[in-house]
Amino acid sequence: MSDMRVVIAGAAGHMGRVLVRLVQETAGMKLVGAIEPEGHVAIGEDAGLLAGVGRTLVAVSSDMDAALAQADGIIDFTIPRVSVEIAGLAAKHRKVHVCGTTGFSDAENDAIASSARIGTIVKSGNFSLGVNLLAALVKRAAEALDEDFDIEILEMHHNRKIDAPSGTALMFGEAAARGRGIELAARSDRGRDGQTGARRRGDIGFAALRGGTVVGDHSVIFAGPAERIVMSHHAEDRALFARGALKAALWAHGRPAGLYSMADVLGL
Ligand SMILES: NC(=O)C1=CN([C@@H]2O[C@H](COP(=O)(O)OP(=O)(O)OC[C@H]3O[C@@H](n4cnc5c(N)ncnc54)[C@H](OP(=O)(O)O)[C@@H]3O)[C@@H](O)[C@H]2O)C=CC1
Ligand SMILES: O=C(O)C1=N[C@H](C(=O)O)C[C@H](O)C1
Repeated sequence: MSDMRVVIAGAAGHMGRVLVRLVQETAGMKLVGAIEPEGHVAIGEDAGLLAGVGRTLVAVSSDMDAALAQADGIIDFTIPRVSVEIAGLAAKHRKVHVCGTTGFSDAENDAIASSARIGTIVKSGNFSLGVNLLAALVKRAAEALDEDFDIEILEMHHNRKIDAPSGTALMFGEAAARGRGIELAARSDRGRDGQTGARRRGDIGFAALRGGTVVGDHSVIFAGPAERIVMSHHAEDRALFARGALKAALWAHGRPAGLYSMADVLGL
């Protein structure tokens, strides 16, 4: 079978550069496009040189349509508005869309879900094996523990991060809510300040810390009467997410339209 031809959106970004590097090292995959918005300083630069892996002969371009036309899929770690646009374009071209962007509004999530009626999309707030396995364990713990155990989700990321709570924290929140049989949207507490009153029984709390160069730390705390269970994940290198995203792209290649998760890819 011939190599899967992929485009990297946000190719000059932190995740984009790691993805460009790892595509070179991944069997069965070939880089054919690298996208940044019109007017970006990286336009015209060789994507491989930007990523520090030598010349790839793929120049960074803003022409997403042209890039998609000659590709089998696009891997997208950008911003929500752009990911919604990519979902529509990739569906139109019947190309795989792997979406790692976080910070979507409900309307943006709905728009991507609607593109997945004709496109093949794998979307996850975190592409690491460890986080996806931990989400399954969080669901199991939430099933086993009643509302005597307060669930709090704590995350810390680098000082560039623009959304909170993180996509991963929301994944853990969804997993806990599914375990409890409740709707996360109705029961989440996403910001405490001042005279908050006592904690509402059964709510799922979120707290976000930002600082330095932290790649991604998450803890799900089950705080019960006289005991606490803490389930944690620490990401040490962005390559972790990039490898997962490339695995998802190869898995999705040739699959029917639909909105898939990393748990589907991993068979969890
Ligand atoms: N799901 C997962 O496993 C992970 C998800 N993420 C998420 O991925 C996203 C990106 O993170 P990160 O790489 O750190 O962020 P960066 O800001 O470093 O990279 C984002 C890139 O997207 C570019 N971009 C903006 N608009 C467009 C456009 N129209 N077309 C193409 N590219 C565009 C940005 O350009 P510009 O320079 O102009 O801003 C930038 O280069 C975030 O939402 C983050 O939360 C991150 C890690 C893992
Ligand atoms: O912005 C990041 O860097 C990360 N974003 C994802 C998230 O929002 O959970 C995944 C990872 O934690 C890194």
